[in-house]
Amino acid sequence: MTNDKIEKSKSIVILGAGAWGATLANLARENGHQVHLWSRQGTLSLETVLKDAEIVLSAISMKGVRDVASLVKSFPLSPETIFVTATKGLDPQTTSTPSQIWQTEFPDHSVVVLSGPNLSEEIAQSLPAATVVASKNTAAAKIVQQVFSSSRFRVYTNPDPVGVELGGTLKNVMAIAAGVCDGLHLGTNAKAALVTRGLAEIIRIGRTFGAKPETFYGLSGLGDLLATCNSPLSRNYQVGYQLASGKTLTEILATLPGTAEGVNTCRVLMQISEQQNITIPITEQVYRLLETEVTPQQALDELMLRDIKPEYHQ
Ligand SMILES: NC(=O)C1=CN([C@@H]2O[C@H](COP(=O)(O)OP(=O)(O)OC[C@H]3O[C@@H](n4cnc5c(N)ncnc54)[C@H](OP(=O)(O)O)[C@@H]3O)[C@@H](O)[C@H]2O)C=CC1
Ligand SMILES: O=C(CO)COP(=O)(O)O
Repeated sequence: MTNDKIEKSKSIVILGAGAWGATLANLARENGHQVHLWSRQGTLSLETVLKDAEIVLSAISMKGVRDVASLVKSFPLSPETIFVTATKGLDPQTTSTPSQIWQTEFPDHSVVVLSGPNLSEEIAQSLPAATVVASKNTAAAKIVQQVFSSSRFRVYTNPDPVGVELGGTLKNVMAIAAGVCDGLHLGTNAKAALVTRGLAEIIRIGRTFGAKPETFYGLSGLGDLLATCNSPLSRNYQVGYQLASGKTLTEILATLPGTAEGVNTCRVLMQISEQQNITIPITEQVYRLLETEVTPQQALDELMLRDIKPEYHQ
């Protein structure tokens, strides 16, 4: 491997022992780091593990991020501790991204976003994957890059944390739409059109957060969009696929293995589009479908029969 080997084992606390937190914990342990995997249901004392933490990585579902961030704030931490966030969601109260929440709680610490086409089940099976670590602090991003890089997990740095984070968050809504598309057996042309127009919609939203458009063409944007929209392993895709079969959202969520952040993200995006007057037709139809305002077929018809226009007209 050409990467500089890490000189010293790092002390890492991973918050959230779900599918993603557990998988990231294994990647760091395989690289020789000391990892404490914390969850609210476990027996580890958060106060004790935080004392020596050089890196605190959050893989908490969006609904728990605000509470866990304020819990962490109540304990002493080294000023050098780097925060890493791997959550793909938006806060319903403030529309903030997880990295914005961590940075607000810990203004003097470096915050790094980790996001990419990373279906945890594949990584847990040791299949190769790549990801992105993004931060305003390049040195912090490089430390996190070294911690996780291996022959089966290739980690790139990026200077646009909000863009990287939004790529992973916004594609979840498109993955629900892609699941509907496949569940209705609409074919490869329809899927390609959906994903491509979905990317245009993601970029439009990303601009309002100040993200760089080019970030969305990278691994954390297009890469994650392709992975999630094409994999039955994706929980968001599964939500869409099952909606197409006529199940209700409540029925689907009752048996879904883990979190499908796209459901909540879609609702937050509707607030943002109303506040900022952004056109997000695919997200709007996913929202109406989740709210049972339209059937999958009606959602498709609405999208196909929108006013005709030039491809690049905003
Ligand atoms: N799985 C994947 O392939 C990937 C997931 N992600 C993202 O990572 C995040 C977590 O996903 P994943 O691990 O799959 O989800 P899981 O549902 O498997 O795990 C969620 C974790 O969040 C914790 N949690 C939820 N709510 C709270 C709360 N209020 N307070 C404290 N802890 C809470 C859960 O704790 P408890 O068990 O106690 O409920 C659990 O540890 C999501 O944002 C997801 O989009 C990103 C990349 C890949
Ligand atoms: O973010 C993911 C892959 O990059 C995981 O997708 P799901 O949350 O839809 O399973």
